[in-house]
Amino acid sequence: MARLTLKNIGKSFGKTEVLKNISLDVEDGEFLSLVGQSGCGKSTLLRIISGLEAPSRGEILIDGQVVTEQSPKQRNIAMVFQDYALYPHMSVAENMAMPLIMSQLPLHARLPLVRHVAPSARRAKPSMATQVETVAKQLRIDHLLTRKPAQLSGGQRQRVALGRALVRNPGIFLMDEPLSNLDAKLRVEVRREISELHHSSGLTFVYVTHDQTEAMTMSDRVALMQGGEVLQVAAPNTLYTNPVSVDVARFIGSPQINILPVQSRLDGLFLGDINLHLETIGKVSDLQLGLRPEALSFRGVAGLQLQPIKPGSILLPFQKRMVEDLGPEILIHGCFEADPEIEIRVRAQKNTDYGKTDQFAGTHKLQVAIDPTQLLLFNAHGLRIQPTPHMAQSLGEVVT
Ligand SMILES: Nc1ncnc2c1ncn2[C@@H]1O[C@H](COP(=O)(O)OP(=O)(O)OP(=O)(O)O)[C@@H](O)[C@H]1O
Repeated sequence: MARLTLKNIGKSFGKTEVLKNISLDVEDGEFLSLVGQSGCGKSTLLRIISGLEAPSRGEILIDGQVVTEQSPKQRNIAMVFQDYALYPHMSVAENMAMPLIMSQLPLHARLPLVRHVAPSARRAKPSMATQVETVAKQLRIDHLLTRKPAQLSGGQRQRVALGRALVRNPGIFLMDEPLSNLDAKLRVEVRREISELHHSSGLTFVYVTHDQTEAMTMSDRVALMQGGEVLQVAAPNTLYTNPVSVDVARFIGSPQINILPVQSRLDGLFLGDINLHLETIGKVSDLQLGLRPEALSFRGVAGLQLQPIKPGSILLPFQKRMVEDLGPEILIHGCFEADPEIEIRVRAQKNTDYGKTDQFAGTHKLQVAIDPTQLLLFNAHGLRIQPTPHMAQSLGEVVT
């Protein structure tokens, strides 16, 4: 186990700056995911942590010791890549033993032929075999030890790659998109296994993915990256409910958050000409309003599990355009009449009446209630600001 600290890490390839001043603390035994769109610098940061790439600026510390100049081996870090990188001519057992051979045997004794006869290799062999077997059992691949990688499924190959990394007993375990070559069902399975592995090993995990579901389901904390910077580091639920910016709010959450341009005026917050009855910043300014698809609910539509509408909710006329049936819930695409240009997604749970009639046939005009406690407000630069929900007394659009 180990604590990892990154201080002001920067990286440029030629004139292109791909990492800008990244500082992060990963606690001992924590599972931290680096998540972000393709090209944001996740893999480069992971390679810098591992020692495969040198930073242009900044320091890396493990347990308080500066390791920036150390080799990957000296850092006692293991890394698993998306392509597994297994040796095709070696058995599973030999693949898994390779890191032990490299770290425990002198150079001459590592050669394949010499390995079987050199005294140092013969002495080390039983203990290496035991270590490999222990890890193979932990990953439930002990029945595959004599097979070659070509005789394994994708999920089994991935487990061998995990096993090979674990067998060295590393302090920190780095993973770069380890599930991206697996099909959807297997991804869910291996995701659970990686979480179990994290809990049982107690190791510090740093995990790179562009898939927010992976990051949100496995991690203690998620660092969301964009353009070589970390936008926010927080627990998954905090990123979802308390994003620091529009960019974070847009990346986290599926279906995506609705973002609407609104205007703060002296007498409230306006969507088009509709007063949303929120006290804002007390001056005229263009803002952005974030509404998660589940922060909206329909009024009086048969077949939907209608949430009790909270006092203070704002009712807005909504024009339905398309309905997607997702099984237990539906996603309704449409727009507020106040702003037909912006597509709005509303997520609603079905009840047992759903499907008995076509609830939405001909129902193009609906009423949507917005829960004001679930609004997210951002300034013109996309940074979060805190509105004060405020119940209007007199106007009919607000539920009292
Ligand atoms: N060796 C290199 N030389 C020049 N540019 C590089 C090099 N390695 C990475 N880059 C650039 O750095 C940027 C970040 O790449 P990186 O692979 O870290 O992104 P990523 O977030 O991991 O993307 P992906 O999810 O697609 O793997 C990209 O624009 C990439 O083209």
